[in-house]
Amino acid sequence: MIKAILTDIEGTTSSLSFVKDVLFPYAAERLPDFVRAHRDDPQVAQLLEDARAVADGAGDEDALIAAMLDWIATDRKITPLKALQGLIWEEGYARGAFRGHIYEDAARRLRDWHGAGLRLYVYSSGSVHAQKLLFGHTDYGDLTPVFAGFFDTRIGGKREPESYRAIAAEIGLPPGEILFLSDIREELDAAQDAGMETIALRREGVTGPFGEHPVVDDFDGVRPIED
Ligand SMILES: CSCCC(=O)C(=O)COP(=O)(O)O
Ligand SMILES: [Mg+2]
Repeated sequence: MIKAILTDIEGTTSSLSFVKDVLFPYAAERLPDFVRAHRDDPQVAQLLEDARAVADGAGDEDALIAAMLDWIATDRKITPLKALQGLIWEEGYARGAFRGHIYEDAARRLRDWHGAGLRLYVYSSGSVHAQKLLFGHTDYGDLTPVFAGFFDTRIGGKREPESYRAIAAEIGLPPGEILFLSDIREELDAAQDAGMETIALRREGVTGPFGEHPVVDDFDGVRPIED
């Protein structure tokens, strides 16, 4: 019996286009100025140090910025970059430059499942801070209260079964009682290897392949409980 749902964001609760055409360009445009303005803030300084450790050969700040812009352009899920992006997006949400996109069916069903007693969790490559900002600023209001917890790549990569085992341990449920939703086959495979139930989302612009995972077009097709 499913007791918890773990959901991806991009391509699952929210559109690919919002992330690729709104969030990523906003972060790329502001990253150089943000780094120069905040390089001495302890949190930002630590993230830059962590990013530098990944960006082999980025000798000075300009080279590090260039490396991070390349990571954004190529959608690299580098943990310190994702944390920096979250800090930059915070300014965007506060200025009203954009709102967090979530499909209507996802907002409605998440609220229904929460009301029915299912425990809901997010697992995204976007930082936990970025996740809370997105779900806190949607056209359907603040959705953060429906979630019991948020996970990002600090717990491990999304294509590694060990990450899903660690999430199940943190949630405190056997993996078989957790349903994972995603648009990416490799993530679904990893969750399944860890023992979770899986369903693939085939949203606009998502083509698969999805292997043997059940496939639905939206959250109305997800039936974790009789309703
Ligand atoms: C938390 S919103 C930004 C999403 C993001 O940065 C990203 O890389 C999307 O990754 P996901 O794991 O949600 O597909
Ligand atoms: Mg996704």
